Amino acid sequence: MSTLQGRIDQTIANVADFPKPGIQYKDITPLFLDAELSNDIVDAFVEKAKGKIDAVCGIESRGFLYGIQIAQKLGVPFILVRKAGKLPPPTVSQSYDLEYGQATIEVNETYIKNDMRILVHDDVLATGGTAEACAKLVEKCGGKVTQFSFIVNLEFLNGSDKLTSFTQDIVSLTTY
Ligand SMILES: O=P(O)(O)OC[C@H]1O[C@H](OP(=O)(O)OP(=O)(O)O)[C@H](O)[C@@H]1O
Ligand SMILES: Nc1ncnc2[nH]cnc12
Repeated sequence: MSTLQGRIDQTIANVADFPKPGIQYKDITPLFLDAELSNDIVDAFVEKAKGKIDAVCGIESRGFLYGIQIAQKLGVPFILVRKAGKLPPPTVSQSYDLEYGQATIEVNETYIKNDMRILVHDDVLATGGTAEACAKLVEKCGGKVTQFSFIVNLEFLNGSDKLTSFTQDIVSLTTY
């Protein structure tokens, strides 16, 4: 029986030069074709976060997919962190650089309570700009990030360097 990491690695597809030349794009969408593997992935994240968090912030869009399942299994709120202009007020915003562009994310500022322990969850950690921006949003709202979790860490981009000042607890199920 192969490990969870082995099963994930066999399932994720690498797409060269998408969405721009030079990018090795990790397509995680085949994971969702496999219900048993997806359940095992959610369980692995839940095991890592159990007892450590009061809410999950999932980052649009791929951070929503397992993020809400993690929150529901742990019995804690799921908070949507969305691209600019999608959420009604009152929101707080944070801009950041991506591996292939620039973006702004927002969250409803009333959802994160003072000292709430937050799991920031997303599918891929690349340069770390997105997760860092989300952590800044959490802090602007008075919360604190106690864990980051990702399916994939593109380790060669050193994204975790941007996150360790928030917490050292950075979970990834596979790395490239
Ligand atoms: O570590 P970073 O360099 O910031 O990159 C990681 C982010 O890039 C991708 O999102 P994308 O903006 O492509 O949006 P999507 O999830 O809506 O496809 C991915 O889902 C992460 O959110
Ligand atoms: N190389 C990559 N593959 C998939 N998602 C990404 N998000 C940022 N960089 C990515």
